[in-house]
Amino acid sequence: MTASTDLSFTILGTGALGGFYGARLQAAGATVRFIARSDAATIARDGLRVDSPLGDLHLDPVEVYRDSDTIPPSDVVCVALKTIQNHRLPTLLRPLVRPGTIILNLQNGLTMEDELAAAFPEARVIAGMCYLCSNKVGPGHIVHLDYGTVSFTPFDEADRACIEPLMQAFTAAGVEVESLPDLHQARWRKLAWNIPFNGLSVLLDADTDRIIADPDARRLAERLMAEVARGAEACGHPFAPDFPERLMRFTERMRPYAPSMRLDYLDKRPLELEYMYRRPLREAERHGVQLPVITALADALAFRDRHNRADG
Ligand SMILES: NC(=O)C1=CN([C@@H]2O[C@H](COP(=O)(O)OP(=O)(O)OC[C@H]3O[C@@H](n4cnc5c(N)ncnc54)[C@H](OP(=O)(O)O)[C@@H]3O)[C@@H](O)[C@H]2O)C=CC1
Ligand SMILES: CC(C)(CO)C(=O)C(=O)O
Repeated sequence: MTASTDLSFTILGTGALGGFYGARLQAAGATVRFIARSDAATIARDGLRVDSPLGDLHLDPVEVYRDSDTIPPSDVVCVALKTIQNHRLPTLLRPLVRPGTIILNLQNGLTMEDELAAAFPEARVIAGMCYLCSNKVGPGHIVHLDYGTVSFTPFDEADRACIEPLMQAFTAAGVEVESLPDLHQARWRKLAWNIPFNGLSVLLDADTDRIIADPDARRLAERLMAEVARGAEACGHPFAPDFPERLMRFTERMRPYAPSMRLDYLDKRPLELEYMYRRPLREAERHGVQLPVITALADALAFRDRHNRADG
């Protein structure tokens, strides 16, 4: 990795995603401040480990905080929590945001940037769609399996100039980057993978390789993806006709992967249903389109989620 960047970063949520990108940015010479929850003390004592085909990292020392109140200001605050925490973002981000701060949202789902821009009009809100396969396997320990490209796009076109320095920082950290023209289209394209594969991995109790190899499961994934395409089109962001097929081929080539929703389910944690399923369904409905297969999947997942946690 080559240095460096003038930007400083705060990573809100030192998990599979935040830990991966934050560690690579720090290893490339950036100032990175990590906010962690259950493993803050372990990271402070033992550092942060990221095993990766790009090269293993063991960062020690790491500037790690248990909450946002005591942190010096950074240029960029990366939101890397699960969206189940998003009702807490106004409180968690308040001490970190000053006029001009870049809030870089790295989560999966739809409408997160609208809420961030409404809550923090003084900030510049940028979306980063992360094409990443990474898991948190233990306290302060992340295993990166595959991919990692970040697609940047601003919430407000007036903030597009922020993207160039962000791309430089991530590139210096060995991360592939691209900038995309349209936030909503980019978010729907990301959902075209997450809606089928995150949900089916829970419902069918299977990693991606088993879903893609089984004719019935694969057909179900394709039907879900076709409905995401209908939703995107209804909302004014049509996909290229060959996009779903390309996404299926991408998944065939992927190493066997347990999406983060599957890990959440196995650990009896709440699932990211609101921003990944309910919000896209509502957006499509607002534009006059019902998506029955996705609705059925969301309802089944809501049932599994409730009972999974109640049993735990
Ligand atoms: N994993 C991946 O490869 C990808 C993930 N995404 C998306 O990225 C987002 C994050 O996912 P992922 O990294 O997998 O999730 P993880 O659960 O691995 O990471 C979330 C981290 O946030 C921490 N956390 C939770 N609440 C707080 C809090 N209040 N203060 C500080 N830290 C907190 C958690 O700590 P604790 O250990 O205490 O729970 C955990 O370490 C999701 O929206 C996901 O869909 C997108 C693309 C790929
Ligand atoms: C698996 C992958 C790479 C699919 O786009 C991903 O980004 C995710 O899990 O959200």
